[in-house]
Amino acid sequence: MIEVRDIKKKFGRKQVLNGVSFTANKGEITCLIGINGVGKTTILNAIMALTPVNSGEILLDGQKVTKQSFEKITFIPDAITMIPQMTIAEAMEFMDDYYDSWNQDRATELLGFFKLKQEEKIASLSKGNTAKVNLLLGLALDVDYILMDEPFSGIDIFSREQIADVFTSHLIEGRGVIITTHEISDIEHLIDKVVLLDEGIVLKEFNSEEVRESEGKSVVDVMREVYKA
Ligand SMILES: Nc1ncnc2c1ncn2[C@@H]1O[C@H](COP(=O)(O)OP(=O)(O)OP(=O)(O)O)[C@@H](O)[C@H]1O
Repeated sequence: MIEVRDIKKKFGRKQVLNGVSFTANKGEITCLIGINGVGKTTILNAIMALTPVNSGEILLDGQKVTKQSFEKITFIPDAITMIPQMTIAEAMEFMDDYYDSWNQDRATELLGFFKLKQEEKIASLSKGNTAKVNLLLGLALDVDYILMDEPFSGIDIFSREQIADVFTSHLIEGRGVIITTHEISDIEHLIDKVVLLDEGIVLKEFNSEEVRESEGKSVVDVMREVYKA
């Protein structure tokens, strides 16, 4: 389990996070929702120990996160970090050399799943295929937790559907996933838990299935209530 406990973060004089707490379980997809600039990426960076927080703590399976936590957790950013002149195959080789947890069989499966060609250069990929390569490089790591920053941002409906299919496949099964988005409609049915953020705090944390069953509400219904209140 990832436990985010009362984290606060200032950039200069701007208080971006003002006591954020939530949990994300293994085997579940947790979605952080909030408008641009609310601090979603800052939270993911804090979980990865890439951004130090001013106060509060983050636990990964009961242990404080450190830079060494990458053995258990990976962060898939919203932009590709590989050198543009590399081919997909070279990017995969790089990951294999760098990470002990690289799983070549899963990488090969993902190539087929996304219908990507290994010999294609990163620089020549469409936006949708860039997002898929980014996901492939992260998902091929054998880690328990995966953080994804805006995996659906700015890509066409077919690529979005293909990426959404990954969420229901065995490629994700059993792992804990945290994703950020401000566009919920495509993925509402895939999400287990929702964390609604605004002005540096969590406005509401809920299980989407429970809310659907007990109150007959969709995630969007709850968002309307909470954000308009
Ligand atoms: N390194 C930094 N230095 C100064 N300010 C920063 C830094 N990183 C983020 N911020 C500010 O913190 C706030 C939150 O940024 P963050 O990227 O976490 O938001 P976000 O919710 O992920 O936004 P988006 O949906 O646009 O990706 C923004 O006002 C941003 O300008």
